[in-house]
Amino acid sequence: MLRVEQVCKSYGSRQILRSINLACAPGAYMLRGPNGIGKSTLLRVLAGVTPPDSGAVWIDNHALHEQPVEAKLRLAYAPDECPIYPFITGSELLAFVAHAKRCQLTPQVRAVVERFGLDGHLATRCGDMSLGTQKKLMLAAAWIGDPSVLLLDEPSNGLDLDAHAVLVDLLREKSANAVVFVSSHDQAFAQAVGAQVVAFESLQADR
Ligand SMILES: Nc1ncnc2c1ncn2[C@@H]1O[C@H](COP(=O)(O)OP(=O)(O)OP(=O)(O)O)[C@@H](O)[C@H]1O
Repeated sequence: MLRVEQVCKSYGSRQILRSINLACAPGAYMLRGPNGIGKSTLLRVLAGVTPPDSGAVWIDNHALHEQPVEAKLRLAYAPDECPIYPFITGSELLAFVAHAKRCQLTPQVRAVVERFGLDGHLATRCGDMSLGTQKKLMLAAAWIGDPSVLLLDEPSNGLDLDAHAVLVDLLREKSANAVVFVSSHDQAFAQAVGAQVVAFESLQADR
């Protein structure tokens, strides 16, 4: 469902990703490693946001470099920061993502919105939302299009206790039939989700 072969990425003279290989069947995975080692870089490459220098990524057997649209329709990516247009409302953001994913907002997505307690915020401009509310909106948007691969960078950051518990339940449910690949420093969160820990260093060719 998620396959990575020989992925390399450098910034200037510094090689961050060294021949990364990875194959994930449906389930929850927590990418762990020290600050600055390259976890976010790897997630950006897996999401097709940052092109690798070499190597390839497959999402549901669609190679990101050969069939980027087909591959991206099957994945969802939520970065740690919230790159949301400040002038659109919560509803408009969800509609925008659904349009980009060529799908409708299903009852399942509306249930995720409701479980995060977002219904009362949908008419609010994103720029007027708190950071935690923006984060919940962005996470809820990751359910749009029923992706087979979810790439979430520090998803529990900034969430209150209720939202944290909702996220744990949602990820447990989603990981039954999708790859949930999460970067996090939060060991308790990974345990609650039932995630398999993946040490970043173990993926590097020269370990
Ligand atoms: N666009 C970029 N240009 C140059 N260097 C970058 C760029 N993006 C990231 N880096 C560098 O690559 C290294 C890995 O960064 P990355 O954000 O992937 O680490 P991380 O493991 O996610 O860290 P953290 O746990 O702190 O979030 C860092 O040294 C960072 O400064």
